[in-house]
Amino acid sequence: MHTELLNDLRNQNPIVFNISNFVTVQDVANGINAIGASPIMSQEIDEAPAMVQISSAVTINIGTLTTKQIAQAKVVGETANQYHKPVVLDPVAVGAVKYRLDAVKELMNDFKVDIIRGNAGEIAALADIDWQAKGIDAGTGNQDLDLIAKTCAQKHQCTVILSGVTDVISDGEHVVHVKNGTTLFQLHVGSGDMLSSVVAAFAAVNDNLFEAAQTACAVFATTGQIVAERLQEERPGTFSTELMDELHLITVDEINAKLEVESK
Ligand SMILES: Nc1ncnc2c1ncn2[C@@H]1O[C@H](COP(=O)(O)OP(=O)(O)O)[C@@H](O)[C@H]1O
Ligand SMILES: Cc1ncsc1CCOP(=O)(O)O
Ligand SMILES: [Mg+2]
Repeated sequence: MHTELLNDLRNQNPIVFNISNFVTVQDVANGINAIGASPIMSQEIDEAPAMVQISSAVTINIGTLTTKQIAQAKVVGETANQYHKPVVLDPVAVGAVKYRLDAVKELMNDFKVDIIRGNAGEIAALADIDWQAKGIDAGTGNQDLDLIAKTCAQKHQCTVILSGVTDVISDGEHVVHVKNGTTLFQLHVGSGDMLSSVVAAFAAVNDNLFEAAQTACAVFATTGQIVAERLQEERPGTFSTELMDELHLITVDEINAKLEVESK
């Protein structure tokens, strides 16, 4: 696990371009700003190529997609491929709404996604594995999470992060587990969106995307865990404020001291 990538991120302060949803856009901007990246958001298709060119990585989050946004995402993805900028996809609720699943599959025909980050319901849908997703949440299912992540990675030829109690990261061959985290993440809408853009920030500073994905999960989940361990009760509001602070303050040594990772 290359947690020292956190220092590279902070030294390089890479620009990360995000197609965000209107629910969590501010959390995403502040979250990646706090950790040490430079966020930029845009909704305009005509400036999409310029946005990609000034950025070191892009995140496409379909949380509040529109027809116009899908057209923008297509230009962003194609330009990112052309300029070799890593593309992270957050396929919000594709397990619950078929329209979204179809839209995402079409986008993935148009350009290559390098990392998909979603919960079990979303990753199962993209792996064509049976699962009962619940809106934006993971929902329930019986299939093995390692198999789901691995199948999705093989199908789409990319790195996959299936986040949850344990984050399961796969490149289609290997599987790594990050066991850190806190249930408080589930009480704050936007935790997953923040993670996806944090993943893009790490992908911006490391060409090995499987490694970048693991490190992003490790840093984000461990930071949340450290914040939660300081709270006496479940306080979602305090958690989200202190998460922002801690994303800025956390050190590699603090992360290493807490980290629980296993290679399967
Ligand atoms: N029950 C849980 N226990 C510990 N950590 C969790 C739990 N659920 C989610 N997380 C963490 O929350 C973050 C967001 O993931 P997740 O909730 O799966 O995304 P989404 O919000 O898209 O459903 C990840 O860092 C993940 O590790
Ligand atoms: C509530 C909601 N509705 C559409 S997008 C969104 C936010 C999803 O955020 P996350 O997946 O990070 O919990
Ligand atoms: Mg989500």
